[in-house]
Amino acid sequence: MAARKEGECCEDLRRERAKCSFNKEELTYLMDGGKDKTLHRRKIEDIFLADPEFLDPIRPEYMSHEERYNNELRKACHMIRKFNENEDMQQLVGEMEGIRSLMGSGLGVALTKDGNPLALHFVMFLPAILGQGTVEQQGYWMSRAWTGEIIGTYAQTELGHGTFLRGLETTATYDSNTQEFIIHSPTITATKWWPGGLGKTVNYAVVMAQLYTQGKCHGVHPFIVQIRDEETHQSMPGVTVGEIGPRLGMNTNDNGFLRFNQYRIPHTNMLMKHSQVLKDGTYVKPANDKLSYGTMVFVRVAICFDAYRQLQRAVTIATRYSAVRHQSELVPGEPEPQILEYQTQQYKLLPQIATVYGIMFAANDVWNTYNEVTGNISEGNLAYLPELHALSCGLKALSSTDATNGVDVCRLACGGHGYLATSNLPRIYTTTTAAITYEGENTVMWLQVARYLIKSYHDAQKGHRLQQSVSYLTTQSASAHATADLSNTALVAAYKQAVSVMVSNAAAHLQDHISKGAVFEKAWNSCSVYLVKCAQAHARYYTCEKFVDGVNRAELSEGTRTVLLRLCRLYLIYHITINQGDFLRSGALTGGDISSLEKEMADILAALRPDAVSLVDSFDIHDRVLDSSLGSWDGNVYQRLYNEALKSPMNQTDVPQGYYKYLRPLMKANL
Ligand SMILES: CCCCCCCCCCCCCC(=O)SCCNC(=O)CCNC(=O)[C@H](O)C(C)(C)COP(=O)(O)OP(=O)(O)OC[C@H]1O[C@@H](n2cnc3c(N)ncnc32)[C@H](O)[C@@H]1OP(=O)(O)O
Ligand SMILES: Cc1cc2nc3c(=O)[nH]c(=O)nc-3n(C[C@H](O)[C@H](O)[C@H](O)COP(=O)(O)OP(=O)(O)OC[C@H]3O[C@@H](n4cnc5c(N)ncnc54)[C@H](O)[C@@H]3O)c2cc1C
Repeated sequence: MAARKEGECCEDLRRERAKCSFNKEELTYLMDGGKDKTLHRRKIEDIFLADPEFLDPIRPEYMSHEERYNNELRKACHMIRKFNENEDMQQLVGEMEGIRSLMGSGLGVALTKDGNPLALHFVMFLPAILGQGTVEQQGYWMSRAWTGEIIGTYAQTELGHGTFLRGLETTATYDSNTQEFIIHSPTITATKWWPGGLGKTVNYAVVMAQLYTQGKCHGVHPFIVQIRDEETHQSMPGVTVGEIGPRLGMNTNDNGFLRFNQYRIPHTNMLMKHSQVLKDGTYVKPANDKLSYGTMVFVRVAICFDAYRQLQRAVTIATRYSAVRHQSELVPGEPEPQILEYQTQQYKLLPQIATVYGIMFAANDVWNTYNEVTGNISEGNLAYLPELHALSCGLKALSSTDATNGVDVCRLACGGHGYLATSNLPRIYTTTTAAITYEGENTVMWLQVARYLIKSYHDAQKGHRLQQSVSYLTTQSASAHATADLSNTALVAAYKQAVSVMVSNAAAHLQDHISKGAVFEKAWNSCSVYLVKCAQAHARYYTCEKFVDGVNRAELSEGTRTVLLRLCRLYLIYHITINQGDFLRSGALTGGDISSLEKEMADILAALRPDAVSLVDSFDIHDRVLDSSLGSWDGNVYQRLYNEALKSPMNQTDVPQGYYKYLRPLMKANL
């Protein structure tokens, strides 16, 4: 793949690449999950990117709102047709990685740039049917949905409620006479609001609604609801549906609104894997009433992968640019250095590269846990569901926050050019930051993690055995760190001690409020800023531990292991230094330890500096996926910036219409 691997590049990047101290392919294989998967991914990319149908006639930024939507829809539908073309292609892209890449921040962002109108179909509609439907329901709906015969979304959020699911107002009332559910939006705030693809694309939706049967409400349940006619695509009688208007980003996802007026659907359309309504209206409870939230758990895990892939793109752009950009004087009179020579620039970028690996190792671990726990659930064992919920909330929040902040650091690291649309950093940012809000707003996610930590802490106090990810809460000790051991193992232990002390402090604060007469919920609210900090520290500890384990387990040659260990070490130290108060206050580390770590961090930045460009090269991101005038493989930054500017429709004429209409009358007013 010439554009990515062998093409010509500028002298700066050639020199950078010549310095590489490790085997880039090994890291690429590690990230993809093995050599076979790398080859498989490259093959998919080659096929899709060679197809001229996926090219844009002009930059989407120059199109109208509707033109942009139509353009992305054209490509999204072509993608599905291509996918259905033959069995080889289905095998090629049919696996989880393939779908993730096509719909998310892998190949997908090269094909559909500002949100794929079909994304929710693959990311939530199909998983909801698989996770919430009976075997018969899966058989019927999946066969229609997989080929795109019907297209769906996941309609949960309402104008009035997104976070607080128990507050949803849409009702599904069972009528045993006709064996139908009546779906209804009783108030304006019950209007479904936000679902991706809902505006104009989908004809079906999994609608989350309060189930009423035999006069009783049984809480939120999933229903498959037809929104539009399968022939004409007109909205069904009793359904009002539309698009919600321009957004910060992801503007071609046609996020929509939806209202129901006593709209009837067949009894068979309630997804009944976990709970059922019998034909006579009898309600059969699920083993756990949070099982209907299962689709969100799946997507939260998927978001972690998406988050680090967005950060990978941003840091690839910023690092290559930093090797090409020369600015200021490091030593008076000497030539302007590459901006990557500045330690402050290294401090911006190298921790982002480390973060990519940190999130990747943690996300792989949570994905394995997800598969294990869902396997257990299907055999009736729900014991690990709370741990999975806490891990998926914590990692979703940590990965989306870190990736968003990291992308913005990368944008700022590119100076003024990073602010240009053609750098692609603004779009990467607006896409990445959406994940902080969707699929559970991050503060709310942190508080779910905190709830699990406090419960686990109390369980530990009662002598109960804790689940693995929080087992360190049983071994809490506030004694000062005594030895000078600052090995990775010792730093992970320091993280555990710091979080452990924080959680115990939080429990004490809560108790204090309760002792003074506050009810638990009010006490919780009074401590919630600190509780969020506990949850963040826990998720960081977890990521650090998975990073260390991941590097130790990876089969790598000496040079590659050395560079990955440096990144791991940088990750551990970086987060300790920026949260040093937690380590000092808990006695997990001393001031002297922090000073040693700060010095070591400076050395690590210098040691990693020569490998910086090769490290981002090993992410193996095709130029079309980067889509950036600053980050291309060849480093031909200035020519690309200039060429892109020339393509502006405003540059197709010398004097704009606006001059004659507005400017000239003003400028000549006094003549
Ligand atoms: C392929 C990838 C590519 C990506 C591309 C992107 C494309 C775009 C994609 C865009 C896609 C965007 C698409 C979208 O945005 S779809 C919409 C997403 N919406 C949300 O995520 C809503 C967030 N809110 C909630 O999840 C709930 O309301 C929360 C959790 C906040 C509270 O809930 P609730 O008020 O009901 O509960 P409670 O607080 O009384 O707590 C009660 C107990 O329940 C336990 N509990 C709670 N939840 C779970 C759970 N899940 N499994 C197991 N247990 C759970 C909890 O631990 C507690 O346990 P205990 O402590 O009592 O023992
Ligand atoms: C790009 C995008 C795509 C989306 N796609 C979909 C989709 O496909 N389907 C779908 O159903 N939904 C979708 N959503 C909706 C999304 O899931 C919700 O916006 C999200 O869950 C947050 O809910 P909210 O908007 O009600 O925020 P709110 O809950 O109103 O949050 C507002 C503020 O209140 C705070 N807050 C709320 N509750 C608490 C609490 N208990 N404790 C402390 N602070 C609290 C939050 O932290 C936040 O700061 C999408 C949203 C976006 C932005």
